[in-house]
Amino acid sequence: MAKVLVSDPIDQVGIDILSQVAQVDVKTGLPPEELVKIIPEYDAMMLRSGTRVTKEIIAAGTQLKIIGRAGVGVDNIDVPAATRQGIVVVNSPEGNTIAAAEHALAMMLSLSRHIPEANQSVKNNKWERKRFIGAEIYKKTLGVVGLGKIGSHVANVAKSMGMKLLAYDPFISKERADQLGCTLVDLDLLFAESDYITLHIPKTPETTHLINKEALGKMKPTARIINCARGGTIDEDALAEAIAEGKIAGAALDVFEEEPLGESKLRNYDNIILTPHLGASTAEAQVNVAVDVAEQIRDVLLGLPARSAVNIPGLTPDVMEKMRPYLQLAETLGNLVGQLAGGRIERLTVRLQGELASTKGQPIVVASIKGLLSQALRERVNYVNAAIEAKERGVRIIETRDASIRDYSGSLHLSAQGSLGEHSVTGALLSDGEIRITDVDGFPINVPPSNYMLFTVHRDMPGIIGKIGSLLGSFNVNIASMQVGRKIVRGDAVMALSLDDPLPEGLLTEITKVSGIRDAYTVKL
Ligand SMILES: NC(=O)C1=CN([C@@H]2O[C@H](COP(=O)(O)OP(=O)(O)OC[C@H]3O[C@@H](n4cnc5c(N)ncnc54)[C@H](O)[C@@H]3O)[C@@H](O)[C@H]2O)C=CC1
Ligand SMILES: O=C(O)CCC(=O)C(=O)O
Repeated sequence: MAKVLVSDPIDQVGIDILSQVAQVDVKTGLPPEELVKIIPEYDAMMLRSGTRVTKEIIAAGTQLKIIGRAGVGVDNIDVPAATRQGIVVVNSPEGNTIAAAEHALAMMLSLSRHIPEANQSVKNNKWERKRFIGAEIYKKTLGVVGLGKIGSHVANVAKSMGMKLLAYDPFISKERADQLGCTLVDLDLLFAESDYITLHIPKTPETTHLINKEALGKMKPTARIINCARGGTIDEDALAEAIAEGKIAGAALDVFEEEPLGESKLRNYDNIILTPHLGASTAEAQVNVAVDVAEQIRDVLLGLPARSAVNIPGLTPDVMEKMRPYLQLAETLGNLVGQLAGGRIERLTVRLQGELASTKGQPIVVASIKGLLSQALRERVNYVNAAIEAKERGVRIIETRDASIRDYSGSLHLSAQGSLGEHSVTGALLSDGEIRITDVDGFPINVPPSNYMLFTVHRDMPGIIGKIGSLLGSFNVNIASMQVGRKIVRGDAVMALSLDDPLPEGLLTEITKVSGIRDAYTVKL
């Protein structure tokens, strides 16, 4: 039975789903050295933001097939290392959207009405009504940085509360911003005009210290900043300084450069509100993310695709389902051309022909690479790491299209250039979904792929087929089917044989010695 390690607190509903297919061990708060020790026995890991999945843990996880992040941000997982190792990384892109947006809105209102300090004051037996005069958010300007799922929900609610909305997000269209009632502006204008600034961006090289001393200097003295996105997007020292000098009016932070928050000047100010990364901490969100991610882990352990894999570009389950026969075709042809070419492959060209030319090429290309590398890497290569493995091995991938080729309803042509020469194959799907190899090295044939195959390039002359047949018979190899393809009579030809048995040692050399045979290749599909 598969084994899943749950390394952060996850709602029981997720554990129940995983338990349908696996032994689930909940071991939270383990130090990294302990994780490295135990991870080799696990097929999957499920976590929140508390566990750092480092490259060392990934390298030790030799059985790992999937890492599930019960939340949005996967910045606590070394995704490139997982990808290289063929491990699917999944998250729950929408499970905690509302929770995080509502936390940001709660922070904005708390800042405006001094809720945390007023609460503390009453609990200290005081009644300080004058001290806590607040500000209304109605008709104030909210600057939303990052207009994705959470930023959009914040914008929607803020609009309904009468706020004017500015937004900065270089990857969002004007139409989308218009729909949300936001005016897209550049960052400087957003900083200068906003009464409230809320961050809803991932931490990337571009967003690291996006709010720094210079940015803070551009804001109004009445401005308040909210960060319920990622620590490190604000320079915390610069923020503490700006608050101390009265350059801005307040800040509310849920996320920090280092978590848990250590020694920090941020604790010194009443007008800074701090929460311990609670954005996703609602009962509803924890059920949503636990179900979302546990279902994906269960599916992957059962051999099914994951719906929110962050490291399988373009391969959503819908696409996988719709394209499954073509992916199978691409894998088969990749495997075939890789074996025909042999040696070190330097370039793979994938040509989508006929009707196939108008479909999404990326999944087909990935499947072709997977097939190509499957002889060398066996089960180590999968849809996650195929492209990266090809790159690391120096295989150049070229994708082309030719809609004018009208054989079958659509066909796929692969050619592989390697250290031993160049070979090409074409294949298509019949109306019943069966795969046909329709061309080898430019010679038209029509054979289904089979487990064991023999291909020869020979002179088209009487007697040669008989000689190969008797040679195979003398080694007790049964021929299931045979086809010859040629371009001109008595010129060069290709023979494709499907065999019931693998070719015994030495027989291929015997075949190449037959007069008229130029080349012979055995293939296992
Ligand atoms: N505090 C918490 O507990 C939680 C925090 N989060 C964090 O909130 C953030 C936003 O999450 P979602 O809205 O779900 O993600 P999303 O992917 O839907 O939205 C992120 C937006 O940021 C934009 N963006 C990327 N780079 C940018 C840049 N340089 N400048 C401006 N905009 C940029 C993207 O175009 C996108 O629209 C993430 O960092 C996520 O990890 C999410 C859930 C809970
Ligand atoms: O697991 C958590 O509570 C953190 C959520 C979060 O930060 C995210 O989903 O990106």
